[in-house]
Amino acid sequence: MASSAQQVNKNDLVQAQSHVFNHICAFLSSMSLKCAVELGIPDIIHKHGKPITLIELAEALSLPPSRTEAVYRLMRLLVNSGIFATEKTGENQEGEGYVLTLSSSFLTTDTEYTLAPFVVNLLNPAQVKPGHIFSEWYRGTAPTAFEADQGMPFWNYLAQNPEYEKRFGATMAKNSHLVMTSIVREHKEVLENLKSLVDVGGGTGTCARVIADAFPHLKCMVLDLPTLIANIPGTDNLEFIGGNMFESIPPADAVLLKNTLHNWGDEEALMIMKSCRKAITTKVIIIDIVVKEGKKQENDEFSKTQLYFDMLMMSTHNGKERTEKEWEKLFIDAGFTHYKITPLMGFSSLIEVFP
Ligand SMILES: C[S@@+](CC[C@H](N)C(=O)[O-])C[C@H]1O[C@@H](n2cnc3c(N)ncnc32)[C@H](O)[C@@H]1O
Repeated sequence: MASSAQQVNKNDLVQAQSHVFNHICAFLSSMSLKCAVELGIPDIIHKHGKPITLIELAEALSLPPSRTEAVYRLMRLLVNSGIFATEKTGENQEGEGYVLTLSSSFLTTDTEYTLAPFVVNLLNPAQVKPGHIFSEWYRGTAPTAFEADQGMPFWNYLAQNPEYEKRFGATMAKNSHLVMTSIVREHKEVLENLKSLVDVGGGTGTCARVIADAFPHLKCMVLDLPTLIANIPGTDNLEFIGGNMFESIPPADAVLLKNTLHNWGDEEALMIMKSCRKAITTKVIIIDIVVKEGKKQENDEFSKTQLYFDMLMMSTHNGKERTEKEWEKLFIDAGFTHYKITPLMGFSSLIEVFP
């Protein structure tokens, strides 16, 4: 490690300076992404069906002509960061147009797994503002930066803002579809032989619906807050139950907890797992992150996502992403005897926990 700036190669020094500048400006990356999604740019490029030139894009956006240069600069940044790409276009390939990349295929609004609602929801002021008081929160005693800023816990805020609650539910639903469909295809043995399953904190039922469709003999239930699931119709093998998981969990062969425990600190997570232990006969199925142990983390996309989500859980919910050791302690303390972790594609894992 360098003892002073003078001893370091000048090239490394300016690289390091740029590294810091890029961290400082990372909010512009988030906000430019949000801007592109709100303007509908991914949908416009997708519908165009071939590389779209700047002029065509500006026309499709119906913005004042004076904004065309600003669109160019927005797209330049987002091409640089790999969200969009450019390709040659025109009869003689004389022009250049924008195309979607695999990343921006997650930003069109017409797929079951779109992240467009996630972009807009997570980057709304109520979620971003607490970031301004992180350091104040570290010095104080408020449970979360969100609560310090908004004066109430996140779930109360949702209950008081029905429009936002609806958008949050829709955001989670879209985000869950991809992982759940891949689980029923590639890990169906996890769900076979079960006769009943309750998805605790199951949101608007995306996961349970995918399971209920794939396993018609399986009786599925979704337990979530009454306001979130009010008026969602069930089916022959899917029932919505409005309730509070801290008060009671309906009995079933298995409980599914997808991205639910990470919303809670160890004390609450233990209460939930103890109630699950009483409710189930076979197992608890958890879909959540298992963070790598140790202080040094790999600098890959998946590790980064895990660590960003951990900060999000800490600042919004007083929750956490857990290492295997932390999961194990939670299971043993709640009275379970063993568990099996199956890493899923991406940054999540599937954990089966047995009594
Ligand atoms: C992060 S979301 C996960 C939703 C869903 N499992 C998924 O992965 O798409 C957490 C869910 O827990 C629900 N929740 C929060 N507190 C709850 C409580 N006390 N009882 C039941 N559900 C609760 C929220 O309404 C929300 O739908």
